[in-house]
Amino acid sequence: MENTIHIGLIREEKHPHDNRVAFTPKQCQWIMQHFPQVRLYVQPSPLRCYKDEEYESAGIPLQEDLSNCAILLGIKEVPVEKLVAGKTYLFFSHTKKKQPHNRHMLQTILQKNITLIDYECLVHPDGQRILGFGFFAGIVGAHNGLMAYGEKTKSFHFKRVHTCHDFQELISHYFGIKLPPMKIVLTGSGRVAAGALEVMGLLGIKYLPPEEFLINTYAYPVYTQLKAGELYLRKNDKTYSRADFHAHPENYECRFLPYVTASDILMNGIYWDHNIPPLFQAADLKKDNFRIQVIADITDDTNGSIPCNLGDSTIEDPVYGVTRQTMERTAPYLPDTIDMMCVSNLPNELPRDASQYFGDQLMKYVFEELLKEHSEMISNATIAAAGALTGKYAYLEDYVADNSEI
Ligand SMILES: NC(=O)c1ccc[n+]([C@@H]2O[C@H](COP(=O)([O-])OP(=O)(O)OC[C@H]3O[C@@H](n4cnc5c(N)ncnc54)[C@H](O)[C@@H]3O)[C@@H](O)[C@H]2O)c1
Repeated sequence: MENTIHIGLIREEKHPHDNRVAFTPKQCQWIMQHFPQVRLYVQPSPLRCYKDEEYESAGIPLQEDLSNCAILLGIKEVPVEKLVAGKTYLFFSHTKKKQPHNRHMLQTILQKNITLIDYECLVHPDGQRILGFGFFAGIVGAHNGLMAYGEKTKSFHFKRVHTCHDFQELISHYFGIKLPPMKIVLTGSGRVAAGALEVMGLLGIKYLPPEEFLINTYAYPVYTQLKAGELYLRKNDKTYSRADFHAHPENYECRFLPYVTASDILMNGIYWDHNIPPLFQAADLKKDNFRIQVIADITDDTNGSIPCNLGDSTIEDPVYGVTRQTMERTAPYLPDTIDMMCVSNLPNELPRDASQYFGDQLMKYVFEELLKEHSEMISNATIAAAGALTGKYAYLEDYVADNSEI
């Protein structure tokens, strides 16, 4: 067919290898049925969470050479030597904040006349991001936080999420687990928080409003959730306005401190930027009444919203200790450590579900736009086209002009 649009799912090549994919075999099948003008192809990969055979049995051709495809879909950054000239790529490029390690990739994209559409820049008309993996980061992060608390207190044992085939298997692991009394404070209200709340629900952990949580003790596990409006108040008049907070967070103070003496576990899922005050100060850790023993920092910025986040941990070794007196990174679960779960790629522990969720959003909100001759949504997320930065991303000019060594 002359107007056939050929789309390829590329193999993830960045190290360490990502196991996620933009569309599952079933989603590929659905697309080919509903969009007869579209043909999908999959580059074989031994590491993808959906196996090559699963695509093959769904009738999606495996093809090493994707040169017949105009559009290529990935997840993470593409190594420069793998970028194919003249193609349209969609992936998370991590270039819009001028990230130094991806400058050379963007320069190569421009040299090779590649069109780069960044998933992170695809937004609904009200500015909300369409695509993200936050929900599954919230699930895995909450699980790992509880797991660490179980190890620290030797009161229960959770298996690792990545040893489960999928989320369904994780849910069955939760049946019959009895948790001891504990108090969990959860921050944020976005996708990460929604994932963490899901785990609270699955484990039957009871919600309490912040004011009750603060003053009472309970004989069973409980949690509370602090959204930005409960966490931050404007210094001068003690009010909160979402738009004003987003524009001028430096005018706000953080109200988290009472929770450090009332909680056993902190699960952090707020949005954070450098001018947003941290939840507490490093000096607070030394105080005798600092009760929190485990922090699942799902937001995960080194020395960001959590001052004892001393850097990322890994899926293989997800928890480290920080000595409360000296703020040194140590082994976890020692008597004087606060134990930190700071994994930056949490959704990789549940890649099948995370990929399916991502593909669902991509199918629902983006795919038809991508097939259009012109789409405002796609234009707004297009960083580079025809060898140049697009108007909205012209501010990256000095970044791509910089040829200094990193
Ligand atoms: N560790 C991991 O594997 C992992 C994975 C995904 C996301 N994250 C991180 O978790 C955090 C939360 O992610 P999410 O997916 O829940 O985000 P989200 O986009 O779903 O929600 C973010 C929340 O922050 C608010 N917000 C947006 N812009 C803001 C601004 N400028 N100032 C203040 N608040 C703002 C939004 O209104 C929303 O309530 C992010 O920092 C993200 O990078 C970590």
